[in-house]
Amino acid sequence: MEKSRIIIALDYPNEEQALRFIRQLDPAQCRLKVGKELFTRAGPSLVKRLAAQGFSIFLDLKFHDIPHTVARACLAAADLGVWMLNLHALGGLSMMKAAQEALANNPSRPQLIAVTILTSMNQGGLRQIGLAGTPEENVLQLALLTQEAGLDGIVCSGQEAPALRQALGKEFLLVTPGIRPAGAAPEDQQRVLTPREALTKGANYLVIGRPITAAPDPMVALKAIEAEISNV
Ligand SMILES: O=C(O)c1cc(=O)[nH]c(=O)n1[C@@H]1O[C@H](COP(=O)(O)O)[C@@H](O)[C@H]1O
Repeated sequence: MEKSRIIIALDYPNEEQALRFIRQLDPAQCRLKVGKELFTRAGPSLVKRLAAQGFSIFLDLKFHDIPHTVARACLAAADLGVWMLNLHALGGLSMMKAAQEALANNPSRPQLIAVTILTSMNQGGLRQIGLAGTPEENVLQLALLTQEAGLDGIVCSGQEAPALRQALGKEFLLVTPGIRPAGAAPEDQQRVLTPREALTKGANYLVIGRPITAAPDPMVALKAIEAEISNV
């Protein structure tokens, strides 16, 4: 069975709640994202444990620091046996190159991707931090920089995927959060698409948190999303 294009964001406040949910999952069925909240609570041991159970783990710590620090942090993340990890493209070309070079000869080299413009940002938010242009223009510029640094892909909204796919080619990974099934509340997300729309527009992976984890029955919500994308 081909591994799922769904990456479930385990944004739980503690290990116990995360494990209660994970016990219902099969590693062939989905990938798991461990982000800042759960990692800060449960630490590297949970990441190692889930990877040892056969889950593909996306460690989402969005590194953004000087090149030396980020390169060393990426090596530490790779040692946990994760499948994917990320940093912020806004950290710049030299930071991304340092991370890429640090991992280049790593025997268990994870997929290294860069967050472009957070899906919680809209044009007004970009203005506030001094960035001109539309979200799509900024995402494209950061994506081209990420590709120049030799990374495997980016995090973006599915809304930008068609233009990115055209500019970056078939192999470059487009990982898309901001996924909301039709009719679901966007909450703090600004650039949203449905699971089906994001894949149709060229996304490789869907990062989905609350639409699954905060659903009355998360497994029912997951199955509904699987059904929605089964023929895309
Ligand atoms: O890197 C990420 O995963 C990420 C980047 C981004 O631009 N937007 C974004 O929402 N995310 C993450 O994707 C997940 C989305 O969660 P929900 O909005 O609950 O589906 C969260 O864990 C975010 O930290």
